Amino acid sequence: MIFSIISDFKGVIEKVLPRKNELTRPPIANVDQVIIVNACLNPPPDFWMIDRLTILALWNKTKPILCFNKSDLVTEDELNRIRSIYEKANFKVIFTSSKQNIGIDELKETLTGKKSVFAGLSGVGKSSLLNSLQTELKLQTGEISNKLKRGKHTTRHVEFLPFTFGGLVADTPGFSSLDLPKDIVREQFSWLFPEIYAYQNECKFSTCLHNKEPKCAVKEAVSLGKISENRYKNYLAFLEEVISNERSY
Ligand SMILES: Nc1nc2c(ncn2[C@@H]2O[C@H](COP(=O)(O)OP(=O)(O)OP(=O)(O)O)[C@@H](O)[C@H]2O)c(=O)[nH]1
Ligand SMILES: [Zn+2]
Repeated sequence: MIFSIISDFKGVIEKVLPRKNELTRPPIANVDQVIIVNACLNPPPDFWMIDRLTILALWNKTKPILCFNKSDLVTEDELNRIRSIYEKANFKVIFTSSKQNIGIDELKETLTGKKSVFAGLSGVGKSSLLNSLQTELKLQTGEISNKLKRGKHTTRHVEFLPFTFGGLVADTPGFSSLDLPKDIVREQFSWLFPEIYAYQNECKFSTCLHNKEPKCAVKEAVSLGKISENRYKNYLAFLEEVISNERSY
């Protein structure tokens, strides 16, 4: 399993659109999990991007973990709303506030013994989170501040920060592209949405794509609130893309 990673996710999206000079970084192997770091607010979560990232993580046989930082900025109701979207998919959801030191222990526990990559838009608080974990860095004091301060522009290679709790975290995260892999076919696609795939056997047709087919258990689950409507909407949009990629082969 290989991830091409680059340092600034915002930069990635801008670079990918023209599809000419894609900026890639040296690949890293054997990643256990991708920590998709978002902010609850400032910036608000980009659910489209999150769903793309969960797909890419699963496709790369890696576990997606959702971290929503800046939890101090929103109400309990908003936290519950966010949690319910992804718990239905069985993804682990961690709420953190690097400002108020909330959820840092849970994050630490999740990183323990694993090789992780932090992925997320600029400004969600990735550096702040790494700083909150900083006391656990297994480095000489001088080295710590240099590593955490080092600008993205000077980072030319992928580096994993070794924490004393026995976890490695890549400090220059991101996927090289948010494109769906070209070799996904429509019949396999629902596998990348675990909460949709769970209903596959209950649909009338075994080949159901959960789109326009009758007696579709997925559509029923959406109407009953068992699958998030927004996740289903993204599933349909991405499915269109998968189908059009098939045609361009
Ligand atoms: N309210 C609040 N603000 C936070 C929190 N964490 C980070 N911030 C603020 O959010 C801004 C961005 O934080 P960074 O840690 O630089 O975010 P980043 O994801 O590393 O951003 P890049 O370095 O651009 O990739 C800063 O102004 C932080 O002070 C938090 O938990 N709560
Ligand atoms: Zn169906």
